[in-house]
Amino acid sequence: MSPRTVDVLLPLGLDAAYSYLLPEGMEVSPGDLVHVPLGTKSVIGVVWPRAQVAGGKAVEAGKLKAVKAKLDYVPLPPDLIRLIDWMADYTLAPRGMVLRMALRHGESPGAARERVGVRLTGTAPARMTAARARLLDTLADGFVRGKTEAAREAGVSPSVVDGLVDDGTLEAVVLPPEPAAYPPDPDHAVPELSQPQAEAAAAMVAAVKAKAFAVHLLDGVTGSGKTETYFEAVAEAIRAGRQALILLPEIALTQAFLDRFTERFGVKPAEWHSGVSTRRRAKVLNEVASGAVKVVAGARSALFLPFRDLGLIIVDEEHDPAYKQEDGVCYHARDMAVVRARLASAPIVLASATPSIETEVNARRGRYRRLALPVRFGGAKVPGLSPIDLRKEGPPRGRWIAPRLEAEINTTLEAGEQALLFLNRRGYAPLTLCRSCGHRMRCPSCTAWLVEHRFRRRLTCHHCGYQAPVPEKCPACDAPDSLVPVGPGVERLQEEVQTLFPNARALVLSSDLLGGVERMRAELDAVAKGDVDVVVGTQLVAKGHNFPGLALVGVVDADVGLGHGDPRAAERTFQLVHQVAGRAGRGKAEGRGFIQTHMPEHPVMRALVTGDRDAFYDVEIASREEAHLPPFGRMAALIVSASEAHVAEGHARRLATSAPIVPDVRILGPAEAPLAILRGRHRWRLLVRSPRNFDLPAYLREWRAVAPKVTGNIKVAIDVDPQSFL
Ligand SMILES: Nc1ncnc2c1ncn2[C@@H]1O[C@H](COP(=O)(O)OP(=O)(O)OP(=O)(O)O)[C@@H](O)[C@H]1O
Ligand SMILES: [Zn+2]
Repeated sequence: MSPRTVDVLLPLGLDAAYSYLLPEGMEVSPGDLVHVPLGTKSVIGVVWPRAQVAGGKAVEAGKLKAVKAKLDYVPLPPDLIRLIDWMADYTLAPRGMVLRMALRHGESPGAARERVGVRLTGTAPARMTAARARLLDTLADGFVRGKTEAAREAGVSPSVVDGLVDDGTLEAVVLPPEPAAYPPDPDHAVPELSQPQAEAAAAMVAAVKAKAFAVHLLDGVTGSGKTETYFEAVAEAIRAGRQALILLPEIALTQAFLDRFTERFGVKPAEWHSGVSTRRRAKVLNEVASGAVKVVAGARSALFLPFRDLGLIIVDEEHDPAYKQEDGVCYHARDMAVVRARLASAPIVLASATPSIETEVNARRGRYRRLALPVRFGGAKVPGLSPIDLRKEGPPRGRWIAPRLEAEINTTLEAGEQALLFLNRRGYAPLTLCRSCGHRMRCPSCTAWLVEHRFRRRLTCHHCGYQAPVPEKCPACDAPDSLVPVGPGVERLQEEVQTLFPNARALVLSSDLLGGVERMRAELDAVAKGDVDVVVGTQLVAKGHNFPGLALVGVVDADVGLGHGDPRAAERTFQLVHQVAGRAGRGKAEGRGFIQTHMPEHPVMRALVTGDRDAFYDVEIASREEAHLPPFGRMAALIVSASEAHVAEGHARRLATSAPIVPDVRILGPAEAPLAILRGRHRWRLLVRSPRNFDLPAYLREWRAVAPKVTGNIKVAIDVDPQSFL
C-alpha cells in the first residue's frame, strides 16, 4: 500500500500547501490543526483540501516528512476554508497569510480556572458580626454565588466569606465554568415596530427562514431604528437554533450597542475585537465552534470565526471605511462578509443611512434587495443643514467658529440642549511652523507634517506614529519661541469653545486620547446622559451614536476631505457630514445643522443642504460610470516601495513595462504616491483599471509571473479594490 499523505497549509507567506506523510493510526480531515516539521522547527498548520495543491511541487513520498501530531483545537469548518481560498485568490495575498488571520486568535484556552461558589448550610456561625450578618442576609435566598460576587454583593471583604466557611455556616461548591456568553432570549423584550420597520423585519425574518444566500440593504435614515429592526432577524436566527454575526465598524466604542442588545435579548452578545483578552477570545472561539455562542458582535476579524451553523450576517454602517484593512492582507470586510454569507448559504443584511456607492448600485440593479426605513422612529425629523459661506461670513483670523454658528451654539446652550462641533482633524494643529524662518516641522520618515498634540505636549506623525516634544527653539534657525501652530485640530477648537462659551462643559472626543476604549466608552456615555454641553469630535462621533439631548451640529470645515484627487472624496464627505448631522434631533429637541464651507456651490454641499440624497447618488453614480470607476470598472493599486527613491522608481517603471497588454485594461502611472515617503520608505504607485466583467485578479497573477524580480528591500503591495489613494 502506498503511504498516505496530506496537504497542510502553514500560516506563513506561502501560497501552496505542503505535503506530509500521515503516520499510521493518525486520522485527519481538512480543517484539522496539526503540528508539522518545517526545517528545524515545528509549526502549526491546517490540513487543507487536496484540490488546492494542483500547482504544488510533486515530492517523492520518500522525502516527505511526517505530521507530528494532530492538535486538539477547533478545526476550521468547510465554509471558512473556502473563504480563505476565495480571499487568497481575490486579494492575491499568499493563502498562508489569509489563513493566519483565521488562526491568530485560535490558541487553546487551557484548563478553565475553577470557580468556587458558596451557599448556606443551615449551621449557625460561632459568633456574629455586622459583616457576617450582611453576608448571611445576602445569601438567605439560598442561591449559590461565586465567592467574590457574594462578598461584593454584601459589601464585605472576601475574608468574611472564608471565615464563615471555616465555621461551617457556608459550604464551598465548585461552579460550572462560565460560558463565553449566556444564551440570548429572542422573546426577552420584543419591541413594537413601526409599520416600515415591521415590513423590513418581516422580509429579513423570511430570509433567515429560507436558509439561503440573499443580500438585503437596510436603507434607513439616521435614527430610523435600523438596529431594532435587524434585531428581529437576529431573534429569528436564535429561535431556529442558529448563529448570527453582527459586524460593527468600531466595536470598541459601541457600549451603547451592547446595552441595546442586552435590553432586547436579556444578555450581552459575545464580543470579538482586539480589546478582548486572548484568553477570552479563545473561549469565544471554542464556543462559536461548538455552537454554544449564538450571537457574536465583532470587528472585521470576526469574519474568520469557525461558526458551526451561521444563519445570518449583519454588517452595520456598511459604508464605513474602517471595514477596509489596508495592511498585510488588503481586504474589505463588507465584501468578504458577502462572500462568507454566500459560502454559508446564509442571508446577509447591509445597514446604512448612507450606503456605499457600490452597495447603492447593487440595490438599484436589483442584485440586493432594498428595505427602506424612510422616517425616524417616533416621528423626530432628520435635521436640515444650512451652509455657512466662509468666504462671506467667516470667523475672525485665528478663529474657526463663524459668528452665525457661534450665535446658534449660544441659543442651543440657553435652551439647555447640547451642541456638537465636528472637525475631522486630530490634535491641536495640523502644522507647526517657525515664525522667523518659515521652517515647517515634518516627520523625519514620512512625507507628512507633524501634528501638535497639546494634551500630550508632543508633535506626532499620524502616519508612522513618530513622536517628539515640541522644541523650544526652531531646529532650523535656532530662534527661540518662534514655533507657531497653523490651522485647527479638535484640541484647538475646544480651546476656542472654552473662550467663547466659558460656562459650557466642553469635551473632545477623538480616537487618540489617553485612556483608550474604557475612557471613550465612559465619555460617550456622559454625552448621552447630558453631562456635556459641547462636544468637539473627529469622525469618531459620526458612528451611529444616539445622543438624545443633541440639538445642534456644526461642521467646522466641510471641505477637509475634498479635492485630493481621491475618487471617493465626494462620497466620503457626503457620508461623513450626513452621518454627523444625523446625530442631532434624535430626542425631544428639533435638530439643526450648519456646514461651514468655502464652496457652498459644490455638488456635495448642495446635496447635503437640500437633503436630496438620491440626487447625490445619481450624480455620483453617473460620474463613476463615465470614468469607468468602481463599481463600473475594476481597480487595483500596486504600491512599490524601497528605502531608496531611485530604486522604488526604477522598479515601478520596469513593473509597468512588464504588464501584459490586454485590450480595455489600463495601467495608470507609475507616479510617486501622494504619501511619497512612509516610515522611511519611498513609494510609487500604479493603478490598474479594467472593465467590470473582467477577471482582474487573474490578470494580476499573470502580471506578477512575468514581472521583474523583487530584489533587495523592494516591496510590491497589491490592493484590489483600493479605498485609499495615498
Ligand atoms: N421599534 C422601536 N421601539 C422602541 N424604540 C425604538 C424602536 N425603533 C427605534 N427605536 C429607538 O430609536 C432610536 C434610534 O434608533 P437607531 O439608533 O437604531 O437608529 P439607526 O437607524 O441605527 O440610526 P443611525 O443610522 O443614525 O445609527 C434609538 O433610541 C432606538 O432605541
Ligand atoms: Zn511619520
